[in-house]
Amino acid sequence: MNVRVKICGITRLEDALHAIAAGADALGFVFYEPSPRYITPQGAASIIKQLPPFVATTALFVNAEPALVNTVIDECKIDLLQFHGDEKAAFCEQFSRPYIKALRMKPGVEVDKVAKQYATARGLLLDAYKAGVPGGTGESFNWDMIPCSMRSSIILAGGLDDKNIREAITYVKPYAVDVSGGVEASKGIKSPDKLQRFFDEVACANNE
Ligand SMILES: O=C(O)c1ccccc1N[C@@H]1O[C@H](COP(=O)(O)O)[C@@H](O)[C@H]1O
Repeated sequence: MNVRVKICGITRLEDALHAIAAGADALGFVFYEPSPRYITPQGAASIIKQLPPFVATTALFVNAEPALVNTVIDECKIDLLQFHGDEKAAFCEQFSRPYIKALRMKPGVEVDKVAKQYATARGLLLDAYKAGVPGGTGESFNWDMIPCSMRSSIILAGGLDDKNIREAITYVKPYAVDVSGGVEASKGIKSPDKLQRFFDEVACANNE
């Protein structure tokens, strides 16, 4: 098993380089102003220009205007879009980049039904639900809510850290995992030690 890992909420080049050195397959940049991990398109573009090859870049939006999404695509040459709000499939599909759709796991949510609504998405990311907060809560959800038939194709997120990532991967066996708060020293600043511990645990899970 070789689960992919995305490190989200990058605000500094040094954090991006630490994440890549530790083993990140993808980096995420948050273009949602209320987030403590918010970065401007210019800030993200400056980091992305200095990255080594073969690392995917993802732009995260929450109910953004199309103009902002297009600005980020143009300025940052981003690889993938991540929609973390109430965007419908028709909205997500209108851009010149593939997208993943985040689904917050409220009790009663029908993951398979939502997956059909977003059939054009490259992937479905499952995150914890917390009223009034669109994501990046640092909270996890009950993984038993994920239908067994979908586990190998989803991106698992929500409150992952070096303490629970091994169990998360061995239990859910997701396609990929996405983490933000669990590898931070403080909001918006990644911790090299936490990143290393996180990837060490991922490696253990991959070898089980
Ligand atoms: O990171 C944020 O600040 C954020 C803001 C708004 C929507 C999503 C956000 N982050 C995403 O949330 C999940 C879980 O994050 P965490 O690991 O629990 O902190 C992850 O996909 C982030 O990309």
